[in-house]
Amino acid sequence: MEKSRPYVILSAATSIDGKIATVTGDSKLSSKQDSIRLHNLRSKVDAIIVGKNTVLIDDPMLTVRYTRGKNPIRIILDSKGTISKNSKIIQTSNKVPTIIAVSNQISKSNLDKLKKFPIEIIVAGKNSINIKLLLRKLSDKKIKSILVEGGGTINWGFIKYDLFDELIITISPFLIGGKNAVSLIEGNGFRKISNSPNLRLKSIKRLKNHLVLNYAKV
Ligand SMILES: NC(=O)C1=CN([C@@H]2O[C@H](COP(=O)(O)OP(=O)(O)OC[C@H]3O[C@@H](n4cnc5c(N)ncnc54)[C@H](O)[C@@H]3O)[C@@H](O)[C@H]2O)C=CC1
Ligand SMILES: Nc1nc(O)c(N)c(N[C@@H]2O[C@H](COP(=O)(O)O)[C@@H](O)[C@H]2O)n1
Repeated sequence: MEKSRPYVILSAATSIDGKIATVTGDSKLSSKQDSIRLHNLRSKVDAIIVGKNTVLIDDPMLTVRYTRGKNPIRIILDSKGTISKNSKIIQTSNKVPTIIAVSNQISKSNLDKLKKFPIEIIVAGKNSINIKLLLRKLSDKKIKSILVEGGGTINWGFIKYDLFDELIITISPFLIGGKNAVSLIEGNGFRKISNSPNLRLKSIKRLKNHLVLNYAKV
């Protein structure tokens, strides 16, 4: 692991066929038991990262609710700063520490809108967000561990540049299908299996009909 970045865990629930959401964006794949496991993990990391589309579609809280523990800092990758002020993330930014990571593409009016809320804005990148640069800036802020909770586009951003250490995937007992449904990893993907990071299976946990697979980078 590079010292200049935090420890990064990629986390998601997939269907048996590797989708994280249906074509309509329905993504409730985890069981209650698996959600408790996830919230326990959330309570142990310094921050959670999700992408702009995930906020738009899920309107998540990204807090610890199914167990006791501290809320991690919430970080949204949103190059142009288009997050809705009505989203739960913005509406609860006075209670839960929140960072919006933007790029130089953000307009002055979007920046001014964001500045009205008690959130921190980090600029990292010219067009899209430069994830490596962002991780360096987060490391400077003493953020040592991050849980990346999707979606598929963000996951590819981390995997493409080899910016992760662990992968925790819950395989849920559903079949979704459809070429336009969201996959665990979106983007262009690797052209050859040999380009894939090498992963070691650390553990398997069975939660009734769900399987939690924990892989570490070799
Ligand atoms: N089952 C599960 O565990 C999860 C499911 N989901 C589902 O995934 C879907 C959303 O996934 P996606 O559409 O793939 O969107 P996403 O949530 O990965 O967001 C992608 C967007 O983030 C922005 N972005 C900024 N900088 C970026 C960078 N460096 N790299 C990549 N993106 C960057 C871009 O606007 C990009 O379009 C939703 O339907 C959500 O429900 C999301 C998280 C977990
Ligand atoms: N682990 C996991 N299992 C699922 O079935 C999911 N749909 C997700 N989604 C991620 O969790 C966020 C929702 O968080 P809150 O319950 O609102 O705190 C969602 O936006 C995805 O990032 N994860």
